[in-house]
Amino acid sequence: MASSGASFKSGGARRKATKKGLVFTVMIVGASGCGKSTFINTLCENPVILRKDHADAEKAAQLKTIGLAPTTVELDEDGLKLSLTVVDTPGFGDNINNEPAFEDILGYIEHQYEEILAQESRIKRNPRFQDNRVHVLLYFIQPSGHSLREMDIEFMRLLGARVNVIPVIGKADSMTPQELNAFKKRIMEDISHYKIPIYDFPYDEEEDDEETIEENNELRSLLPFSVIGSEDEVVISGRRVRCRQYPWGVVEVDNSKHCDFSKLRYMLLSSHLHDLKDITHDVFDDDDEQD
Ligand SMILES: Nc1nc2c(ncn2[C@@H]2O[C@H](COP(=O)(O)OP(=O)(O)OP(=O)(O)O)[C@@H](O)[C@H]2O)c(=O)[nH]1
Repeated sequence: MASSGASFKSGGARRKATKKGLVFTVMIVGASGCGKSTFINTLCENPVILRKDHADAEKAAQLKTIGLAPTTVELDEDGLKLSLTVVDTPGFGDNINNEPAFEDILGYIEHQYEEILAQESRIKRNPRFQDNRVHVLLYFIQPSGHSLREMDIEFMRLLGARVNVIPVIGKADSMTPQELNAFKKRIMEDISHYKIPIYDFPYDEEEDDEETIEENNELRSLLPFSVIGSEDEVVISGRRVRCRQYPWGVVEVDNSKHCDFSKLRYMLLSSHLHDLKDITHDVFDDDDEQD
């Protein structure tokens, strides 16, 4: 288990799973058309969001994500029952002014903290109340091959102050491995230069065991995660694989030689789920910050 090294408030009850399972919320933010909705369906292993065919402009416009759209799916991750909510958001970049879309996203995140506060100050708690706080925000970066755009820098900085942000490169199959590595390096240089607060797999050298430190260092070295989304499957050597097909071959979603999707999914829904929840509770949902 990872540790953020931050000072935590007590609150063991928050790990209590509901009947439906452990509650976990992921928000997906980023430029329009960079594969957010497809990623959500890939992550959930279900077509929870209607597919958009951007080749058909009229249809694509109709299906474009409008407003914030939370969807909940019940998953079983190696015996762990998970009630996963994924919040899809409209893509940035379609409008000259992206501030209103950004304000909606930040407003949604803050509103969930306010709801918890309101619930905690009630004398009689609502037994059906659900914690809808956003535990992690995946910030999708377009596979441009350049570096971070000014808008990405500004939005990630503001969001990173209120929620765990993990940067992700969408549609990673649009780049060669060399281009992707160079792009990852430039993004991390920007993140460090502009002091963008991200979730970078923190650990405590004194308290965490060697295995945890090694695992966190490995995941940190993958940042930003490269992902490929697809709901299509083909059979390769008797194995069903999720992939994108091209005339020259296939790129496999779950093959870690092709992209970081499987490692990202595992850390989100398994190995680092509790750490992300703890940091949300102990660091971001700090009453003092909201005064
Ligand atoms: N090459 C490639 N194309 C992808 C990938 N993921 C999605 N796409 C395609 O990119 C287009 C846009 O994908 P969406 O998932 O709708 O993108 P979005 O970011 O949700 O779009 P908005 O809702 O408009 O913000 C579709 O035609 C997808 O099939 C990917 O990993 N690689």
